[in-house]
Amino acid sequence: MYFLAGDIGGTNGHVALMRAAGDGRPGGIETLAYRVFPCASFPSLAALLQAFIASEVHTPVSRCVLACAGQPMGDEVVNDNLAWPVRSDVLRATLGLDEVALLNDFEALAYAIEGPLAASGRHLCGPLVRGQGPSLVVGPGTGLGAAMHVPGSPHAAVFATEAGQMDFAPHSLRERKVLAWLAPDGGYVPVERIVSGPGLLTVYEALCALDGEVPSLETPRAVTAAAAAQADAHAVEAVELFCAALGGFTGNLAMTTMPTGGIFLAGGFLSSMFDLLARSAFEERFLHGRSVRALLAQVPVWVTEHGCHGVQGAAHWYLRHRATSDAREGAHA
Ligand SMILES: Nc1ncnc2c1ncn2[C@@H]1O[C@H](COP(=O)(O)OP(=O)(O)OP(=O)(O)O)[C@@H](O)[C@H]1O
Repeated sequence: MYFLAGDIGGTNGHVALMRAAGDGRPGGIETLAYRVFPCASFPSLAALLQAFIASEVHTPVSRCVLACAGQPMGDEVVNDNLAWPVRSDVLRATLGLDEVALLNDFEALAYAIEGPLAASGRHLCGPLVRGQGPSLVVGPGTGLGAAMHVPGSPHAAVFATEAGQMDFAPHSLRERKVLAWLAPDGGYVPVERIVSGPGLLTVYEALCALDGEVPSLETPRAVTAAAAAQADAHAVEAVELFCAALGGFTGNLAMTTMPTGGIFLAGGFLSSMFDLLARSAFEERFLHGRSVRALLAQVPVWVTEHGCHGVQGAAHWYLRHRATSDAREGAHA
């Protein structure tokens, strides 16, 4: 069976043509074509998918699975970061497909833990070997995603989250000042306002404003580049604060899930700033302190390329989901 698999974020749309062979285990899914598109270049998700179909698909395809930033609710994906509204019923009608299945993008990445994702990362901290417990995928991109993978029989269980929408918990006095700059009258500041690509730029702008300077850098990429080159003191501090906040957030998730199976840091740009992350306060903030430190020190953390793991995880989820629905229908027949 041929089908389309997409990993659709706020900035990039990864799309693949897949073929299912055998029973749909990760090893039984073949990626026949794969491309990444900038979402902002297309007026709709249907137009983006049509561009892929026109250039890469030369065989009839009637099924599609889309891992999208946000949470599917009925036919719709609920998310503030996507470039356009995403509705499976509209996509089905516009593209003439029989089925468009939706899941969360980090849920898909968590399914990819059973594929090459788990073996492909660079070790950041903690033990070198994975334990038997749950695993997490966590990743800043346009937003901040996270999902949990719990091993089990006959299948692991995967849990999507909206952890990036949790309240930002400042640690240092400087972080408290950034928080106050973001919300001068108090109120809700989700952690993804700080721990994401746009968040990194926001932190840089906040630090400049707190020191009475006019920001000169205009994109998150320019901030990490200036920090790597030690060319701008506020960029260096912004990256340091970003990495520390990512460490604190990831440690908070680890305290609630005890992921001795490991944490895989993903997202579109983290692997490109690995050296900055490795030199930062990430690990110190991840470990927190007091008695929990000894527990969190048992958790291995890797940084992985986001790449095509999202579409592969989405394909894996889709085939398992279809097998389960087919078995249920068979039992009721
Ligand atoms: N080298 C870099 N340093 C810092 N930020 C970067 C870098 N490259 C890209 N970004 C920022 O990362 C964000 C895009 O992240 P990503 O590539 O993960 O996109 P996405 O998959 O669409 O995101 P999401 O899944 O969170 O919606 C943009 O805000 C972009 O400006």
